Amino acid sequence: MKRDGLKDIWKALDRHVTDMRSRPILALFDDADRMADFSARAGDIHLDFSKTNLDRSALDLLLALAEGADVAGRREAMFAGEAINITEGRPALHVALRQEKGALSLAGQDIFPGIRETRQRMAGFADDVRGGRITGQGGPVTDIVNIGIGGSDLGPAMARAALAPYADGPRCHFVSNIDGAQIHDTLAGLNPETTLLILASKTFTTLETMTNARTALRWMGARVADPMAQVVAVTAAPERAAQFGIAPAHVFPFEEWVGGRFSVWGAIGLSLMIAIGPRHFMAFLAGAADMDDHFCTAPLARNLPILLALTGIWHAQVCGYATRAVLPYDQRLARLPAYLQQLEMESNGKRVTLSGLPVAQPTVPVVWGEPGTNGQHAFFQMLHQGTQIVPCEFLVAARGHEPELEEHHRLLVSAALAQARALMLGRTLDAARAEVAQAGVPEADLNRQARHRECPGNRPSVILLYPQLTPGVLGQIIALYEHRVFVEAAILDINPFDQWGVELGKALAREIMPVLETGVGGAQLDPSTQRMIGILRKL
Ligand SMILES: O=P(O)(O)OC[C@H]1O[C@](O)(CO)[C@@H](O)[C@@H]1O
Repeated sequence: MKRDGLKDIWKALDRHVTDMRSRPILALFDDADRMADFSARAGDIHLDFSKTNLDRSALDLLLALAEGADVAGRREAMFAGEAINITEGRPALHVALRQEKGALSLAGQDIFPGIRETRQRMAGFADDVRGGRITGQGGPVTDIVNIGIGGSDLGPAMARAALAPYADGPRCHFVSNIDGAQIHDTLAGLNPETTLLILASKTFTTLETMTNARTALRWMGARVADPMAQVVAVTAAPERAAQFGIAPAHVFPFEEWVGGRFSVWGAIGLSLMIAIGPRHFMAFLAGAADMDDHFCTAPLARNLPILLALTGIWHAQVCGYATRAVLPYDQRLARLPAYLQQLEMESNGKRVTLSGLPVAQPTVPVVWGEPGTNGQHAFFQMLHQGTQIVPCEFLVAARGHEPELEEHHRLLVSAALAQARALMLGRTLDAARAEVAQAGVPEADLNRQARHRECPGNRPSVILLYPQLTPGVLGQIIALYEHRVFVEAAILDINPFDQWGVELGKALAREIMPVLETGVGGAQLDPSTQRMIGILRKL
């Protein structure tokens, strides 16, 4: 089907949503097949999207959209190494980084020997650091400081936090912000003689990373004779790392066809591999490879990344919900929402199609979130009674890692299931009135008090269940979200692999910096910026 045909499907969806808005989600469970049709499983991940106002007809229309948008064809093109990142003229082959074996030629060269070689070098290095064969100038390495930002920080930082029960190597610290407060506070408690610096940057030009790197080297240089001996680089620009003075043996490269926000699977994951060890890191990769297999082989209607994407399209593009809340009821996934903000919003925060035309639908919603149950005592008031409807994604493990705290875990899981149920059921005015009456509120004030307690309900949520947060399960979850982003982009006909929008602010910062520093020039700046600089220089 030509993409033009999609217009009719979008129109049909717009017509259908009008009906669905008024139908209580709970009533949709009258369909005896609902649980079977609106839940699916891949590997260790169970997806339940039945607590949404999607019905069979809507799902069929969405599946037709995926078919019509040739999601399968685009998927094959990605895995085949075609230059699908059309504005940068590159493949997007992060999936190759987690394949155990394979063969794929780019420019006449098989890419897998290089991938395997880097992975083996990383494993050897990680084992040597963990085993004390590679040391600082003051003894075995006790601390790793990963200096990187965006995709060179969020992935390894999120995964290191998530896999804390497996982290028996040196402590890991992550410095990303240009605000000196972060590097100051991070280095304050460390011993430069037993600290290893990892300079993580695809381009090896990013201002924050290079500035923090110089500051860290000064800190280290004050206490050790040869600071460069305790510095490694992970980058797609090994020549720049060499110019920076890093020995080739300390440079772990990756290719340009790995997007920053898709890069945790390769050299950018070195800090994680040192923390959890090569065996667990390989399990992390294997989990993602399993999700890749599922994505490539499962039929559309049973394909988890596609079903999660279609639920996202229904909520954001059809129902018009402007945000999506990601709620991991798993404290160790506390950094997942921040990680997904880059993955989803830097990928699909676009306004033109592949051919450069204005998009026909709104693109990515605002993705945000906090771990459960913290969010319940912060913003759930808005989720239940606010005027905006926010589709929620709950992530829930069947087991924690602390058997002695089993009761905590049961309370956590009950809370997650209860919140998803409460969002769907709400509380009717009658129920609220009965409640306040029982509380002894005088008749005259019953209605008013009851209205404050009424919850409209009918608020959608999706639940992802998994046995326990292991390296393999984390790999599956992250790959699921990566493919979800890819499928949404295919349906919206946008390029999820570039990020041209980030450059303007960087360029303007380079223009402002000398004016802020010297007070000279800046006439070309707008009056507000000039004035702010003036005040700042006085303060
Ligand atoms: O890894 P690098 O090249 O330092 O880039 C860091 C981040 O900056 C960005 O380019 C955005 O500015 C992200 O896409 C990227 O992950």
